Amino acid sequence: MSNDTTPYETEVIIGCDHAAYPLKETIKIFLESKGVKVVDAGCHGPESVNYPDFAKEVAGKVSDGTHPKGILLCGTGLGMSMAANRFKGVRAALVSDGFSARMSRMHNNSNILVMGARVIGESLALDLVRIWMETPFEGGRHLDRIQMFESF
Ligand SMILES: O=C(CO)[C@H](O)[C@H](O)[C@H](O)COP(=O)(O)O
Repeated sequence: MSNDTTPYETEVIIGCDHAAYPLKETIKIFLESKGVKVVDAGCHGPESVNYPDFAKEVAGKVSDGTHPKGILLCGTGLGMSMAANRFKGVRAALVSDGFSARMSRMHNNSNILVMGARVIGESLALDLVRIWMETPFEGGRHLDRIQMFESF
């Protein structure tokens, strides 16, 4: 893992299930307006789907280095974060407040942001995306700690 402190990635892969499809579309528009290239891994409509399929697509491509960062959305964010964190090198952070979004970057170098569309509203979600995208990793002792659990 690199000690990367780049504050704003230019590319993000995003995925969701049916519970968060409208929120994904809103976040895409928001990120694209900031000049971020958004790779949409689906889902592509409100019909019921299975969140592990989309967690696998997004976390797999962050894990193998295809994309530097990802965003995963479902009803609570719980299933997506559980599934994503099974992938090597993935540090998926389920957040619903600004402090945690910031700290997940500063101290944990989170590379996937997870949110629950049935938990938080659209405006808070966009705020969390902005904070998460703008906050760099601090490195130092936090990198040492991440390395301690990377091989678990
Ligand atoms: O976290 C989740 C799965 O653990 C999500 O909340 C899903 O979006 C949710 O389980 C979907 O539920 P539904 O009743 O099938 O819409």
